[in-house]
Amino acid sequence: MNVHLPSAPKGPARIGIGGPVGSGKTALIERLLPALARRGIEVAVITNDLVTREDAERVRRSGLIDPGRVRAVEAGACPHTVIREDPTLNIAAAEDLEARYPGLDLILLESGGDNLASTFSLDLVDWWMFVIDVGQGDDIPRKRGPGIVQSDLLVINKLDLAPYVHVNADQVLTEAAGVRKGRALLGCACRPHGRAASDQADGIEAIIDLIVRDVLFTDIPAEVQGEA
Ligand SMILES: Nc1nc2c(ncn2[C@@H]2O[C@H](COP(=O)(O)OP(=O)(O)OP(=O)(O)O)[C@@H](O)[C@H]2O)c(=O)[nH]1
Repeated sequence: MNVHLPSAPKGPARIGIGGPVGSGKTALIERLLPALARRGIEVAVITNDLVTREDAERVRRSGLIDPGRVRAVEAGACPHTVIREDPTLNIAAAEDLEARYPGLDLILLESGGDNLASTFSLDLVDWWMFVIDVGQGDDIPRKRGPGIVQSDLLVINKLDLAPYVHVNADQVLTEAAGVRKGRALLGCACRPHGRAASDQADGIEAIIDLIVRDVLFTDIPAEVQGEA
């Protein structure tokens, strides 16, 4: 399906997914793919690694997406370089996917793991999320940084681990909300494959609801879409 408003630019929306090493960016993509497919949303994925193609190979092997719809970009430098300073390689990968798969609704661009200051160029993405997790400590939101403060959505992942790392998840979410000043914030648990509770209970559906509302605009009433 092509789900954009009539006035929106043609082509799929591009969503950036950034965050520290190991926060669960690839795990989130692995949870989003089947849930997006169930809603009829056509997706492709671009992964960024430092000097390997490991994340792309993992997503290709997952069986969750046609492997042809997954592209790897090797940053060869600090990950933010190729999503912010010079996103040429990622733009080329996105354009290649768009040409090859004309029915795409979304391209998910996963950054390599980076620090709290990483952000995406808006020449590359339309909207971006930043993924942190409770295992990194309950003070991460308080440390702020552009990724935490400026992203369109802050995701706090691994909520299932909170009791085991002695983190009060409610307190982390409350403090993050204070730092975000009204910007979107969601908690989730992208548990390793096979151990998921449900997309609803794990917070995956809430992330997709937000994407549908803020990126794909498909929950806008038909009469409003007609005016756009
Ligand atoms: N318990 C639990 N484990 C998780 C969750 N999300 C991810 N993991 C695990 O955390 C580890 C890192 O997850 P990845 O998805 O590889 O993280 P990443 O952010 O893509 O990592 P880099 O690409 O290396 O930056 C893996 O062992 C995952 O199985 C979660 O919500 N709960």
